[in-house]
Amino acid sequence: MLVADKLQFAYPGASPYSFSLLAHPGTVTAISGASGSGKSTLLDLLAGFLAPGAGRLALDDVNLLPLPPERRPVSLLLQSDNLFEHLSAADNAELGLARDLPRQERRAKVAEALAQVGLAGFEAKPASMLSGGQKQRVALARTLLRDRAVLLLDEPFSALDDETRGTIRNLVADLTAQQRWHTILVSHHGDDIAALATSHYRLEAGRLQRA
Ligand SMILES: Nc1ncnc2c1ncn2[C@@H]1O[C@H](COP(=O)(O)OP(=O)(O)OP(=O)(O)O)[C@@H](O)[C@H]1O
Repeated sequence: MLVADKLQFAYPGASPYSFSLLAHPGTVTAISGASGSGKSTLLDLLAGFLAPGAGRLALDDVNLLPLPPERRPVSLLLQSDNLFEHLSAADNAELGLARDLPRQERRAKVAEALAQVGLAGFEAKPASMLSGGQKQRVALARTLLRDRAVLLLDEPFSALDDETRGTIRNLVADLTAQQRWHTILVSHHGDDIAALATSHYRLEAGRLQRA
């Protein structure tokens, strides 16, 4: 279980935040809140891009706060701009893998991950030639290869049309359950939250309230 307990943070001269939440493995926890309420700030604290002044952040009782972002068991998927446009789908996905694996093994794992997100045969396609939905699939394949226990999603479906949105949403639900990820979904969209989340917090006045 991922536990944030009274994580404190304040930008200079602004009111402080105090974030507490629980997220269970294999489930999606949604965070909603008005623009400027602090959702990105919360994700930055979880990912380690910001350091809290006080509080606790632990995954299965392991304290995450001393760990720099690259050593946290966390991956991040944004609304868009997740890929290097000049690299192929396979090369983008492969960025999720440890570099010390033999090349052949890396390629096999990448092909398997791309197939799992419905992109078998797309290995050599440059990212610049993929649709928005295909790009999010490649980003999910990379996340799958990275396989960190916590997945942070910041409005990951917003740039997608309705049909693609449903498909990518199902993929996130399936991968979360299959990999036992603790998925945190920041979203303004009630339908995404209703479709995916097993728990839902609203961020208001610097605190997370169960919705
Ligand atoms: N580096 C910073 N320095 C000072 N204030 C900041 C900084 N980054 C964000 N803020 C302020 O902190 C508040 C929360 O910002 P944050 O980006 O976390 O909100 P958000 O809920 O993610 O907003 P949105 O939904 O619009 O993306 C806002 O008032 C913002 O202006």
